[in-house]
Amino acid sequence: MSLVELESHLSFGGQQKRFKHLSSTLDCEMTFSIYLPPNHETNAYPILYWLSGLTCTDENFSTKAGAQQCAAKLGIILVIPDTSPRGDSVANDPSYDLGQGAGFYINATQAPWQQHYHMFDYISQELPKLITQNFNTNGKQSIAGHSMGGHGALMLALRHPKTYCSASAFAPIVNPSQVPWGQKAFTAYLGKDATQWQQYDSCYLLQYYQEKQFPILIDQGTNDSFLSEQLKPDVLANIAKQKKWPLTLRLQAGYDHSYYFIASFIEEHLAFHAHHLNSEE
Ligand SMILES: N[C@@H](CCC(=O)N[C@@H](CS)C(=O)NCC(=O)O)C(=O)O
Repeated sequence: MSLVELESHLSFGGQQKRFKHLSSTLDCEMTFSIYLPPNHETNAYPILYWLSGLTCTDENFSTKAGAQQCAAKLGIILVIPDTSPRGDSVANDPSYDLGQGAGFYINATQAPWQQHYHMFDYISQELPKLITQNFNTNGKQSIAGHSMGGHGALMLALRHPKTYCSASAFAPIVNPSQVPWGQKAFTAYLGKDATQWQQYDSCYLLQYYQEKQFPILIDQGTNDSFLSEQLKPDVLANIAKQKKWPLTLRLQAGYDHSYYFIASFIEEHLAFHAHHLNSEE
């Protein structure tokens, strides 16, 4: 599958690039951003996938999080996909939390969404194949994200044991089947039968997970206006505690839901992932 380069910028000695390609999984043209550390042509580096939140494209993280300097130092490739299928012929909704910009990283089964909304398969199958075919990588990968993308990162890691060395999230929607954002999206994409939602709910998945554990880091700002209604990270942290899971939940006093919060702690997330990506296990 061929990639068309849209942008290329030198950044901290590496390359910040943007590509478009035709996605067979999503049945539309997609864009993603990628940061390639210095000497990426000769050194095979591991990958960190970053999944963004509601309303975002692949550009919010690359322009606002300030992750490039640290990724350059640590030798991590950042892959930043879009948050949904896109285009005039792709189903959409006027609200910010459904349709384009709100794909929720699931495979939709309901009309009018089921033709294009297969972000689960895109992120876990098509995109990794595309990245390893086109870039020099060492085959190791981890996953991180924000809000809806935090849900995506944790859920995808729990659904694919041994695929990701570590997972981390900023202000994730950990229990989407129990909160308004998730209930709205899952009803539209998956239908009213809530048993179909469980396969995409990190709290449910962690509760019943039997495979090899992997480390999870979550940062949550205490001044986040979505914290008590939509996010509730303590629900996941309590399940992790019961299961003796290596999950660290850090409540960051005074921080909100924005990229200012993400930029404040992204270096620590990259160091967390670098440690696990580079360990021998
Ligand atoms: N008012 C917000 C509501 C949605 C929101 O907070 N989106 C978060 C993710 S859940 C975001 O990352 N927005 C884009 C940004 O801050 O660059 C917006 O329109 O962006």
